[in-house]
Amino acid sequence: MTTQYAKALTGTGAPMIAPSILSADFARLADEAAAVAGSDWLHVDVMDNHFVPNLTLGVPVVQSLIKATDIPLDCHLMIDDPDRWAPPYAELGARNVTFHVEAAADPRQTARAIKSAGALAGLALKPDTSLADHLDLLTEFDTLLVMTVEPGFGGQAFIDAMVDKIAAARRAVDSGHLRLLVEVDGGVNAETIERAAAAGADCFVAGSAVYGADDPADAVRRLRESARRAAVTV
Ligand SMILES: O=C(CO)[C@@H](O)[C@H](O)COP(=O)(O)O
Ligand SMILES: [Fe+2]
Repeated sequence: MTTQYAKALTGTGAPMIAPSILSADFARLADEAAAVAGSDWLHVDVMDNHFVPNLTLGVPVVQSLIKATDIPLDCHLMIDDPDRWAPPYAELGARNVTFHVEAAADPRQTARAIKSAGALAGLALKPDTSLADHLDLLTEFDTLLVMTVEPGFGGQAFIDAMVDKIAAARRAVDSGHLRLLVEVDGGVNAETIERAAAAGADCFVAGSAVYGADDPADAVRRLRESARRAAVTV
C-alpha cells in the first residue's frame, strides 16, 4: 500500500528499506554502508544511555558517515531532550530526523526546527505509547516511526500486537490525506515484514535481518520484494 508520498520520495513507489547500522560493524561503517547499496535510507540509531539503556553514537559519527555514503541517512534519536539535540542532525544533512514523542517537551517546534534545517521530521512512538493520543501532531511530521520492539537494542522479536497500530496509522494517514510515511522499526525480517506491509507500512527498518545475512544487499532486495508482494495482496 505504497502512498503517493512514498512514491515521491523513492521515485519507484516500491516499499522503502532502511538497513540499521546498529547491527553493522562499527569499526567499518563506510564499508558496511557500501554493503547495502540500493537501500533507500541508512538507519542510524542514536542512543544516549538515558532515554534508552544503551549508548551508540552521535553527531561526529553521523558527520563522517554522511561523507562516506550516498545513501540518505535516517537518524532515529533515542535520546533525552530532542528539542535541543535533534536539529543539529538536520543541519549536518541527514535526510530524516526522527525523535521520540515521549522525550520531547515541544514536538511541534522541534519538527519545525528540523524541517527548516532541510530534513524530513519524524515522530517515533514506543510500543506502549498511544497513537490516538498524538494524532493531532501528525500534520507537523513527514514520517511516523512505529516501534515494533522496545527501543534500545537490535535483534529483538517483532511485537505482533503492533500490527494494529501500523494499521491505525495507515488509516489516519489515508483518511486525513496526510503527507506522512509510516515507518516500522524492530524485529523486521523476511516473515514479519509481510504483516507490517499488509497493515500498510511504507518503510521498513531492518538491522539483524540485513547485516546478519551473507549478502546484505541481496537481503535488502528480498525484503523489498516480500513487502511489495504482501502489500499488493491486501
Ligand atoms: O531502533 C532500534 C532499536 O532500538 C532499531 O533500529 C534496531 O536497530 C533494529 O534492529 P533489528 O530489530 O532489525 O535487529
Ligand atoms: Fe531504530
